[in-house]
Amino acid sequence: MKALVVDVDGTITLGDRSLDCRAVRALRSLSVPVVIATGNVLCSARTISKLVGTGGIVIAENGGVVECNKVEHNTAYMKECEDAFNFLNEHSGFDLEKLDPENRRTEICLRRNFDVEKAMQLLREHPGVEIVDTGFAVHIKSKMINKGTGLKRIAELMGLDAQDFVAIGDSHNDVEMLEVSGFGVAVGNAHHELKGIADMVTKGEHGAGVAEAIKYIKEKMMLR
Ligand SMILES: O=C(O)COP(=O)(O)O
Ligand SMILES: [Mg+2]
Repeated sequence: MKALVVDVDGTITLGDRSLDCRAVRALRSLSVPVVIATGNVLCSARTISKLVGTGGIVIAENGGVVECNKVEHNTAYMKECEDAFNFLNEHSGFDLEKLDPENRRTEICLRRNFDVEKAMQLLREHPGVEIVDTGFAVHIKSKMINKGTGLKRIAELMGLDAQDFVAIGDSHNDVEMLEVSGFGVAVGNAHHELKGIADMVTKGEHGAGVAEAIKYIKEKMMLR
């Protein structure tokens, strides 16, 4: 393994989204590149990377935006997401609230205040998009874009392969990232779907899980 990619909400944060300093200490102990990968917008991902001290390479908007020296936005499917949102807004009776709409360019993010299962049913006529509930927000996103596609692009920009990465996450929106990585870790509080596809499930939750995984990986000489 030559690098590590790590999710934010629920992985390096506690359940209330406050930063878990156990994760910060563990990530800073690595001498390989660390990439932040999140469903949050680019400016949030940049700030998190700066404060955690991971050097600024980020995957934002669930893979819709990547930054490694230069920024790339994949806006090709945004209209499809907007059409799905408008359909849901007109036919669901939900009081939908967009999160960060002014800073989000490749997908739509909604407050978790509605019946996601019912929304998924209503959007079955929109086959190109999916609804992803991360436990912190609900994303209407293209099936063509995810943290896995984002990791493949970031790896290319870094002169690496996605298989060179250890990936650590907690939720549905981390599945593809763990699948394309060389070693996928689900923290102890992760959704069972992610635990089911992970190479390692930590006992520790949140930052304790990140620290446990990094300790294990170092012991196995998988990362320096
Ligand atoms: O944006 C979200 O819904 C959750 O963010 P995350 O991908 O950093 O966990
Ligand atoms: Mg998460």
